[in-house]
Amino acid sequence: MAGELESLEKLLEKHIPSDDLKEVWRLLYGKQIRPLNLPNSASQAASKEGFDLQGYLFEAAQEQTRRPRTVRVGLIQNKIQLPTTEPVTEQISALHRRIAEIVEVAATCGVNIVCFQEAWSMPFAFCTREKLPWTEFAESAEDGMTTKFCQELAKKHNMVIVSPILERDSVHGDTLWNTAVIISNTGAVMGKSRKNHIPRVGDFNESTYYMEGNTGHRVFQTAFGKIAVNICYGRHHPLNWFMYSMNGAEIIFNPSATIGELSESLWPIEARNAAIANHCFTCSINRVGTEHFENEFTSGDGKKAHHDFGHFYGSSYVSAPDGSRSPGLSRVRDGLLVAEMDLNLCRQTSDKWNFKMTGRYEMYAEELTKATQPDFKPNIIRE
Ligand SMILES: NC(=O)NCCC(=O)O
Repeated sequence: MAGELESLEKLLEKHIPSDDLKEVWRLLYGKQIRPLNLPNSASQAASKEGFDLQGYLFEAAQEQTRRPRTVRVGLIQNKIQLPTTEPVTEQISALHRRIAEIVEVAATCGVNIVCFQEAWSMPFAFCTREKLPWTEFAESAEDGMTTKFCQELAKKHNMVIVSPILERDSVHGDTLWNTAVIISNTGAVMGKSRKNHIPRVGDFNESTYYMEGNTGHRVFQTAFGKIAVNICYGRHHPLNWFMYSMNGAEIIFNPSATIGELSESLWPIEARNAAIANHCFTCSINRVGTEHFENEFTSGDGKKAHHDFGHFYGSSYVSAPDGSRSPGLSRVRDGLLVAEMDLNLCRQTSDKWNFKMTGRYEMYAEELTKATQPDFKPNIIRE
């Protein structure tokens, strides 16, 4: 969209004197992380193919009894490639081609685990409340065309792929779910993790399409670390992050689709807070661009009907357990963020701050159990 800001980081770099900038980064983004040296060929490919490429290094202290547990993670944000009026399979294939290009560059950068944005194989059409043609984008998590495509990529690049799609579950009455498919670096489908919380805010009319997930808080032991997926709106629920972490997640991905007006001021806070509170890494990925739909839709707010959702502001970033974070990718362009992280930082931070050790889980569990009963009485003491 014309006039959209490229990124907060570019704005600060433009206006803050370079002497002060270091201090500004320290206060805003925590302990300084170093840029990651990426191959020239990757930078050249990114500029030729028109996407933002950034790389950062999250280091941990050396230990005597454990080797560094280094993993390279790639976060990919992208626009839809064809107008939403084009045939469904052509739109999907165009997105596959774009992702294949970006994953190729991720492979050159040595990425071990890559995650795409929420419902990456389709436009974010849930705002329209129309069923056709949008439900036709739904695919089997096990053997749909998008999963098969990702299996090929995973095998080719020896890369774990987190592929969030709209799932068609033909075993259970053709039910739709919002699902992340986890594909091992061998190319095998390891399993799937469904979105637990469905938004009922603004034009995010997702409850019209699919149900609250029933896969709980699964963690996948991949060849490169223990990962989990907290899809989009789940990031507003601290207990949702917490439960993935309780099951041992070292990296929690948050593939999202969210727009400026609604959530941009929350975006830098929630996933970063989750990384701090749960002694783990979090990876936030947002869709980018403005998507137009042929038929106007209203937002139930008395305002005029419109053809688009608003601007998806990208700004994908990584947060570390020690509170440091990477800059965000572009607000307006496709992008690949490569983060090298030493997973030893999770336990090192836990040993320092002890949030897991000092959490009063039995007390919370007992009180939460009571709070969810119909006869619950809030524990308020009055004079
Ligand atoms: N896709 C989705 O859950 N979006 C909800 C809006 C938000 O959480 O910012």
